[in-house]
Amino acid sequence: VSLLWFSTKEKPFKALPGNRGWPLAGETLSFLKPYSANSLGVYMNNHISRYGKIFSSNLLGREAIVSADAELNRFVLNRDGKQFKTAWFAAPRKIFGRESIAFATGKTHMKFRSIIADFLSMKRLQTVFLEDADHLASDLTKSWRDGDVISAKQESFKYCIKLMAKSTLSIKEEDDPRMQMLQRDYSHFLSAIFSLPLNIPGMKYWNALQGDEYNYDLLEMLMERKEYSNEEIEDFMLGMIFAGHDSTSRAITFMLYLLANSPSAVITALQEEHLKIINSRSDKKQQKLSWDDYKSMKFSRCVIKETLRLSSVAPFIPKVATEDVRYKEMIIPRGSLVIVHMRAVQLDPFAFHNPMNFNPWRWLDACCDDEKRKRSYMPFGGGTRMCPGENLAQLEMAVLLHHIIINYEWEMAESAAPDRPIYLPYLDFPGGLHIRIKALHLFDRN
Ligand code: HEM
Repeated sequence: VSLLWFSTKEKPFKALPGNRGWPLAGETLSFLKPYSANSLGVYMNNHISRYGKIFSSNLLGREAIVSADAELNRFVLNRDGKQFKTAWFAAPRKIFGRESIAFATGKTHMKFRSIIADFLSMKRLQTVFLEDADHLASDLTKSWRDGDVISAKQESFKYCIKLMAKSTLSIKEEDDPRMQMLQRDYSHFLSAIFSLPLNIPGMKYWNALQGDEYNYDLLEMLMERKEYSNEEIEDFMLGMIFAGHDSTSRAITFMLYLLANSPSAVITALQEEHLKIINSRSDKKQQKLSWDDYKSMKFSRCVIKETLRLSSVAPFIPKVATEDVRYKEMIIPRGSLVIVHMRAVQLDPFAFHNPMNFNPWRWLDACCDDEKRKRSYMPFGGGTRMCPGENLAQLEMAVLLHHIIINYEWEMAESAAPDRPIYLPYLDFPGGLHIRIKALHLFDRN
């Protein structure tokens, strides 16, 4: 009886409302069409209003389900590695290498995750990462002058890539040739790393372990385990450096954009919070941020959360069903694509009142929507592949925000072409997002 019940209740997803688009191309072009960051894009808006939050399509030559539904999204992400796997649109194997964590599955994936967990441990966040981020953010903001027009995209990139270069390879100096290669081109960069005789005791890498108990880099952590081939180490490092700087620098750029366009009350609340940190120091010359300082940045954390909600650096994750999967009354056939659309969920008006409004206070008010909000907020994905850099990314954002907010005001600089964020479909700032900064003198540095 129950078999009969299931077979009559189950619907193949082809029965889902939706549109198959053109033969072969399906709806791929309209799905990938660039759109402005202050919207969800024509494709998603039209389809959700016509078909609801879960609809069928044909994307990249495959039968597809597009999900703007928090529950289905979590269902799929939680089953990555069991019933689903990531579907890559481009050919990132050529870019990241075939041993990258992005393609690792099963035990290999778990081993990589355990290295990353050590690398990004709370202890290291509280010590080396905080100290390095603080130092880099201070240097970066000190290099700006009153009235300068700077590219927020470039400056954020510099800050994040330097932090990754230092923590993964102990590259400290700007003029280190590897640093320049890293900024220019990943493939050259790789050959540069591995042309160095890294295994020889006494070399820079091995020496870097001296001193602080937590002050070692990722390459050392990998090499110490002595179980990885050069190719595995190469690809893993490349993947980490990429994952570790790219999304965070985009999120920071978007935060600066949102703050440049936000009501003055947001800036005032931030300034108050960060000046309090400075004024609470008994020694005003002591300028280093402590972990307690970071923990006290309550409103800044709301700004960061709201930035990540609105920015959706990773707007969606494409997954493929590796077997027939039953979800409620539906069967998702093996080989079909599921677009886990996190951005659509984060902009869902049923979960977030006035979803396009930048409103950091929404994260302060405990209200009836709490549970819905929690379920709908997933900028770092979920399940077995959930971003392991979540805490580091937020730390980096808060530390840079601290240094900027106490020293500068900024506004969008006028430019010939519109300089606005767009989704390509990943978040980008084609014009570089130019801002004009004005130096502030909010506190006495002596
Ligand atoms: C605002 C910044 C960031 C955002 C929005 C972000 C977002 C994400 C998302 C959504 C995923 C999941 C992909 C999937 O399910 O297939 C992911 C994976 C990953 N992220 Fe992040 N990330 C950020 C920063 C970082 C940082 C700072 C690091 C490392 C230092 C990092 C390292 C990784 C790695 C290694 C993975 C792959 C995990 C795996 O496959 O098991 N990310 N990230």
